[in-house]
Amino acid sequence: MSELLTKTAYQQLAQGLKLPTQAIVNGEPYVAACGATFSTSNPATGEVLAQLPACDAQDVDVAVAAARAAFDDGRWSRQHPTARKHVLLRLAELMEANAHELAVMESLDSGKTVFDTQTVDVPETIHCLRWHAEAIDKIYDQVAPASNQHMAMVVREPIGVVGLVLPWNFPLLMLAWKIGPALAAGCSLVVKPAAETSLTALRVAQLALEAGVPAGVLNVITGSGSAVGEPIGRHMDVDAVSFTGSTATGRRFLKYAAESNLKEVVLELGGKNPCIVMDDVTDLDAVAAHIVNGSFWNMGQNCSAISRLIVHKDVKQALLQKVFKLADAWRVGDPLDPEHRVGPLVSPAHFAKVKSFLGTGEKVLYGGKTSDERYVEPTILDIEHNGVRHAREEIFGPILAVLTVESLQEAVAIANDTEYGLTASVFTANGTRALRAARAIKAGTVTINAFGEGDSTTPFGGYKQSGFGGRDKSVHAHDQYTQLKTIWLDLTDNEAANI
Ligand SMILES: NC(=O)C1=CN([C@@H]2O[C@H](COP(=O)(O)OP(=O)(O)OC[C@H]3O[C@@H](n4cnc5c(N)ncnc54)[C@H](OP(=O)(O)O)[C@@H]3O)[C@@H](O)[C@H]2O)C=CC1
Ligand SMILES: CCCCCC/C=C/C(=O)O
Repeated sequence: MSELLTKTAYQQLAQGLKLPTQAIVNGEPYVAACGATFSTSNPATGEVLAQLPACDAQDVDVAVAAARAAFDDGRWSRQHPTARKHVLLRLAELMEANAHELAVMESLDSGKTVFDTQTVDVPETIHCLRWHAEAIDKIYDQVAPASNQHMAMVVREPIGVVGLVLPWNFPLLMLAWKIGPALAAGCSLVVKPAAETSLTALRVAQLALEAGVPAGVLNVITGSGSAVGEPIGRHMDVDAVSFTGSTATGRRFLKYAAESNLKEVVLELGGKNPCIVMDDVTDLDAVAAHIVNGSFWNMGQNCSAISRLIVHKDVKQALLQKVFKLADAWRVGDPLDPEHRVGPLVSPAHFAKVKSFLGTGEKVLYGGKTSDERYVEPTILDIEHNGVRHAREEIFGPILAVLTVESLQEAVAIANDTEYGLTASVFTANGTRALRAARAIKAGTVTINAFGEGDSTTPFGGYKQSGFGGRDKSVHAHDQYTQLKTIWLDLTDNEAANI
């Protein structure tokens, strides 16, 4: 499936797509009770793609009630884990059968290049669902140490009704990071995709019903953060919320929980991720390839993007020359052209935010131009010190800030001089220095001689203001959708005293 098609083939697929126009509640197409709609448009052209229900608090009530009924009657929550596994594997199969359609829909709705959606987003989404499906009937509960007169069991139970509030930068993949473990665990869900990018979540919900996920278990309601996200966060019958997005909005979910039912809150938030390159690196070509990919992939709209290159002065010029050369190959333009690696930013508002970091007096080493009020070309800026805005704020665009250092100690200090702590990378030929730096950097993921987020087996989440309450991915992701129950048995029995 990850073999790319031609631009013409993608354009034809785009023209023939049947786009969802309704939310899904209790297994049925659903329109907002108030009847309102909003439009979702193509970031590459501005063309309106579809009208979607502009749901609000009363629709959240309906969706939560459906999820609660489904959870309580056990139609999913009490199925054998192996039965849930088979349904989720069927969902993955259906997604695979519809992979080109999903890749094009994701590209049209978000501006992501079809190169990315087809080679990364869609296959990684399918893989993620399969991984959690396969894990769920291999996770054991525990028997705690106890006296001969007692037995102490520690069992996991699905947490209940879960609200999932999603971002626009990886609509399918963030959906999978959350519904994979949540459905595997047996929870019932109310999903709110970002208003800008709701189409693929709706399509996945349709496929989930076809795969056999019972009605009411996977509800997807569309609308804005204030109209749908906040009522989910404040709902008295939602047991947990898992959120990915900005630190500012994440903070609000803690407030919502505190002011409602103290629901569990898991937050996966922003980053200002450092990439340290020391003077002993031997393969500058490989380092440069990681930097270009880490900084510009998905137009830098990635919470784990490399956004601060902290490079040793003795290797800076040679490395940057290689980075520039590789970045030259990242063609900017129509995201449905598989030759293009950089598409438009997700929305005019986001374009304006990213553009505000350009033309501010910083020395432009590479790029720096914008076009059509939609596209920002890969850009590299020389930054004097870590105090400037470009080094402190999450830009979420294809703009890399370069800081120059003279030692690893200085590099680690700068890496840690941020309110964020999501990911970091360290490039050095010295294994001991690499591991010492990895230990010293306060971030949830540190990669050595590579850019990345690990894989399905590794937890993802942030230190400091990059995260709260849990992790996505890996078996640890199941923790946020389950709770532990102790079952204590008193085995004292006079008749059986001698056994
Ligand atoms: N960590 C990450 O992966 C992401 C980080 N960001 C960062 O955040 C910045 C702003 O992007 P933005 O899209 O506004 O991010 P938000 O964090 O505001 O949006 C993420 C999700 O939260 C929803 N939301 C927004 N406001 C509220 C609210 N008051 N209560 C409940 N839910 C809410 C949004 O809904 P809706 O959009 O439909 O209104 C969306 O579904 C970006 O420039 C980037 O720096 C953004 C996205 C992902
Ligand atoms: C193939 C792995 C993609 C990981 C993307 C991680 C981004 C998370 C985010 O921006 O929230």
